[in-house]
Amino acid sequence: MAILSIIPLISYWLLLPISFLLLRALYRKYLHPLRKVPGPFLASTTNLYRLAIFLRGRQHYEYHELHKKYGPLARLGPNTVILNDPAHFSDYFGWDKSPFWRAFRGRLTDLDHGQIANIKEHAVVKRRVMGGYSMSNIIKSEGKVDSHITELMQQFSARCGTVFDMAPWTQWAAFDIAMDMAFSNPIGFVKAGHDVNGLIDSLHELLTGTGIIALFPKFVTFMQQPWLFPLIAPRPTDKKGPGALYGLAWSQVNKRFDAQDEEKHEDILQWIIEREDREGQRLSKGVLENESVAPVLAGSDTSATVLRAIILYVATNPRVLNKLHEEIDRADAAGLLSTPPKYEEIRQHVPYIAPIMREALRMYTVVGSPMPREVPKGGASINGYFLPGGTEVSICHYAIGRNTAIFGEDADRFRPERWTEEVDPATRRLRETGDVFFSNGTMMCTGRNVATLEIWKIATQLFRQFDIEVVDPVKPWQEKDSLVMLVWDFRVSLNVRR
Ligand code: HEM
Repeated sequence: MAILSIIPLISYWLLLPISFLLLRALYRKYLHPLRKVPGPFLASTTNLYRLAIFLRGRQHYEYHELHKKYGPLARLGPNTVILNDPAHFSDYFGWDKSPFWRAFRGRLTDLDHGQIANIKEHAVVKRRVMGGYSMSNIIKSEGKVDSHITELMQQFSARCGTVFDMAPWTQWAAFDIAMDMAFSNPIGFVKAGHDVNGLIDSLHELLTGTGIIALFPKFVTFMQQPWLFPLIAPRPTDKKGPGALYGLAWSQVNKRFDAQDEEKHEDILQWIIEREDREGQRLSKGVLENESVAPVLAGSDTSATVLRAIILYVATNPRVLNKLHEEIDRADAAGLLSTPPKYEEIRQHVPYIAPIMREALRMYTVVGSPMPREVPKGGASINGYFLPGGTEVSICHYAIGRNTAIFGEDADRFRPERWTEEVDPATRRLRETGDVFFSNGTMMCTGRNVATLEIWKIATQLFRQFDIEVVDPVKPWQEKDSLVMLVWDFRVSLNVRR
């Protein structure tokens, strides 16, 4: 009776949407083509489930738990599943990016290669820029990386014997290197010793906001209406956020594109400008503007995160640390390492750093976002379930890295030798398939050479020059998984080794 007396109080405009949402939730749970895919009840009925996971800032741990509970294919949203089965990774890497990624566009036209969702169109633009990122080019700017490393080591030397937060220093170094490698206009965060103009913080804030709206592609489509988007899009005159970054990068594009600039630059922007594709076409100025900031947006937080992971795992693992020190000291005694060491010297004389980096990438997630792709028209059969065309399929790097079916029972152990030891061909193949941490296929990370060069060099010089004590190895830092991993309060103490 009480309920009946309340109903008239609820006006129709409220009752109708509530009934709609309820019926839609029931449809999604019991009639939707994905209804048989196991997963939490809420996940199948609403995208708010994923939003709640995102907001808690521990998404990779939660996705890992989800796989433990529901298996290698679990339902993550009404139209979204998450996959952790290496048998289907090659399908996944061949699909278009899902509409989730539209939210990350700073402009609606002249998209850079990373923003193009369609895998065929993506490949066309990527072919034109890829040469700019070749190791033979990247190595030409090694001198720039060296000067940033020298600056970083000087800052560390000045802090020896004190306890300080290592997290921002890795961040600042990664941003300085990325901006210098990208368009030769670094801000000098390491030299300043702080986040100049709050640029990095403002980028992170925007990233968190974008991570939220990306979960609602229809809302993004509305926001990106041609009449609305210019009002909210970043501008190169902005003092903070991506707009400020655009300002720094686009001034370089303008100078070089119009050939006002006689200076010979060694950076990704220049190599892309000079590169002609097979048809002899060059990229338009608009595309170049977007391409110019891509290495900074995609290559700074990522590199900083893997660097921190290497520092943590090596510094707290005496066996690995001793082995790395032995290689470095042997090469040093023979006078084979410059200061900072050259990439080629490390490759030849400190080969242990390569599996250390791979293992750190496996153990600690660099990309927290579940990287959604879209099942093509016609659908796909995955793990005995039929996923209709348009289904969003994600993968979680952390869950894959810790998957014992791929990496063995000791998947939770930091053991770089897993990448180099003799194993039977099937095990080797499985581990290589599971090595998704730079992604795979056409959309694989464009900047992996840059990342490898800078991370090998910084890590080798750091462990060569300093003994590193992690103040709290049990809870080494505070972290928030916000598409990229945000880390702070990574307290360490350094002492000079040599
Ligand atoms: C250890 C550090 C890094 C890791 C783990 C990493 C990982 C990744 C991953 C997983 C993707 C997504 C590919 C996909 O959508 O499937 C990606 C894309 C990309 N990364 Fe990296 N990345 C790193 C550093 C860098 C650096 C230093 C740069 C540039 C200098 C860079 C530039 C890019 C670009 C441009 C893309 C878009 C690729 C495409 O869509 O074709 N990344 N990266």
